[in-house]
Amino acid sequence: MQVEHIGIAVKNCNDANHLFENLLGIAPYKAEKVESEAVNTSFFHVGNTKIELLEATSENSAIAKFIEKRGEGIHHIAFEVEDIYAEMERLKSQGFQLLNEAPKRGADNKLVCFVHPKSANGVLVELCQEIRG
Ligand SMILES: CC[C@@H](C(=O)O)C(=O)SCCNC(=O)CCNC(=O)[C@H](O)C(C)(C)COP(=O)(O)OP(=O)(O)OC[C@H]1O[C@@H](n2cnc3c(N)ncnc32)[C@H](O)[C@@H]1OP(=O)(O)O
Ligand SMILES: [Co+2]
Repeated sequence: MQVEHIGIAVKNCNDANHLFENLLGIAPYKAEKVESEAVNTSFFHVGNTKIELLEATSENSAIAKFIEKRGEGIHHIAFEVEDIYAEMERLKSQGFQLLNEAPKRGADNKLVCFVHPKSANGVLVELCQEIRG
């Protein structure tokens, strides 16, 4: 398994883009709005993984709630999986609490599913599988 991306909750994606451009010395390779999650995202390649910056587009967004409670910072870790359906079944059978009944469409051409932080040592885990074809 490999870390596909690390999600970072930010108040303002433009400001955070500038900061991360200066920090990493590279520009983001894409920006994408994901309506279903009420977020604007931007992505940076770092080695063989990515940083995903997430800005809320609505006060009901998980990102808005997170920032209100905890401030900006690391929001989730995403693991790349080959077969998200099989991995969801495996995790369910191990007692992890999944936040989706079925995978949903995420950013950057991925199917995604989340594991509740309360069942993963306080870490929100995202599974993601590339949409092929
Ligand atoms: C762009 C698309 C996609 C991609 O392709 O990469 C994304 O990354 S989308 C990212 C945004 N979407 C999500 O996070 C969806 C999954 N998250 C959720 O369903 C919810 O955020 C949640 C995890 C179920 C929490 O929601 P809720 O219970 O309504 O919020 P609370 O504020 O009441 O939190 C309860 C409890 O959980 C703690 N918490 C919340 N978020 C996190 C987190 N990211 N990491 C660790 N812990 C988290 C929160 O602090 C509360 O704890 P207590 O206060 O101790 O009860
Ligand atoms: Co993510």
